[in-house]
Amino acid sequence: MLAESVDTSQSKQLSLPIIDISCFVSSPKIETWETLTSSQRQVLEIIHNSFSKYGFLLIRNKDLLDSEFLTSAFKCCKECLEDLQSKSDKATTNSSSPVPRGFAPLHTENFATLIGENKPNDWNMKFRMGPEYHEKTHIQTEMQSSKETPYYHSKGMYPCNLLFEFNGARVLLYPNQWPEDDSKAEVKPYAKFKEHMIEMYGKFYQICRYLLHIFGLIFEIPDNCESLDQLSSLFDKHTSILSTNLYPYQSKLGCDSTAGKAIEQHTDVDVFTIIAQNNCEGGLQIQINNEWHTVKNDDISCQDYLIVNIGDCLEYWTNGYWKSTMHRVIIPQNKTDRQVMAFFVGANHDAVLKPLHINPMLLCSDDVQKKQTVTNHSQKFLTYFEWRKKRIRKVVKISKKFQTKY
Ligand SMILES: O=C(O)CCC(=O)C(=O)O
Ligand SMILES: [Fe+2]
Repeated sequence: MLAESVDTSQSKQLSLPIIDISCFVSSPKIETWETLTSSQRQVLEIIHNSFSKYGFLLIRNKDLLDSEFLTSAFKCCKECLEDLQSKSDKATTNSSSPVPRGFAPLHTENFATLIGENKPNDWNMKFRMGPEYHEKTHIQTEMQSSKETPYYHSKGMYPCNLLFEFNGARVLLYPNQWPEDDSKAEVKPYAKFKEHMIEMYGKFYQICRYLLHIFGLIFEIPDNCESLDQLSSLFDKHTSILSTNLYPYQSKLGCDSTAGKAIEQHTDVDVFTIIAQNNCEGGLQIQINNEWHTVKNDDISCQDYLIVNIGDCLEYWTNGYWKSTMHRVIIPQNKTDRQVMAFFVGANHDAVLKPLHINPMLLCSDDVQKKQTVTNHSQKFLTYFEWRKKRIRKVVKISKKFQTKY
């Protein structure tokens, strides 16, 4: 117990680069590396260096998520999470869901299993949603009614066989599990919560698209690619997950929690993650060279930036150029709960993960060395669904052994 608290307080503070991506957001579509301004190239360099060194960076929240909306969403999410927690003995979660959906009560999940470790359960509660029915894509309804649609059924359009593709859609586009309001009650807090979550999901997807456009400029265009927007097109029917997390402060949790973390050390299983937070109490720590560092920046309030980190999939996809860095979350010690909105970016289930190489203009000597040491993927490239299935299979085995749930 003592070791844990010493360990937490001894963490160093890491000043991650804060970048402003507005020169990409506001400018008209950029077609080639040659047309970039020098400040845009500089932004690309900082992003590449930070992702290859730390796997993390901060982006200024300038016109990305407006603060009024964030404040109202955090308030609404907190009320609903606390309410769901108070009813959690009546289990509002669907345990048979193949991907995280719905409410996960306090101290029921265990992220340490994601990296094969046996640690106490995490001290947070969360609610997660995936793609929701959308008029433009009809993703959910098409899947549920199994209508003949090109996305799920055409032969020849996708590299894998029909059945496998259908499984990918069925798993990664699994329906959301929304809590229901009392039909007789006048106030409908869960309906409001659903509205906030769906709106937030759309806003994060827009940020994700800006970042994909930027990443598309950092990676070399493969010979077989027709356009720079090839990367974005692998996310046009994305399978991302939005999680609203609530981390209650230590004395609220009781002494039981002193041996645990709000979230134990892990890496993210997705392509990349975008995080908005309401405060830095306790908070996020990342592991660099075996030392824990608190992600904080004294020059700017933590509500004015978003954290972006690389997930295991992008590490694999970039042949290890960009790192999926181990991180954990500390329980708030002061009497303030912490909340985050975390958007775990997932590609289209059938996106083919052909290796992404860094544009030679951005390579430094470290990179050249890395290029020689990394092993090449086999020629049969995995789809996002196949990759995820392989990655999750390990976790399922471990969580069964430890009898925990990730
Ligand atoms: O709370 C945070 O800052 C990070 C949460 C996290 O690492 C996760 O949900 O995977
Ligand atoms: Fe994480």
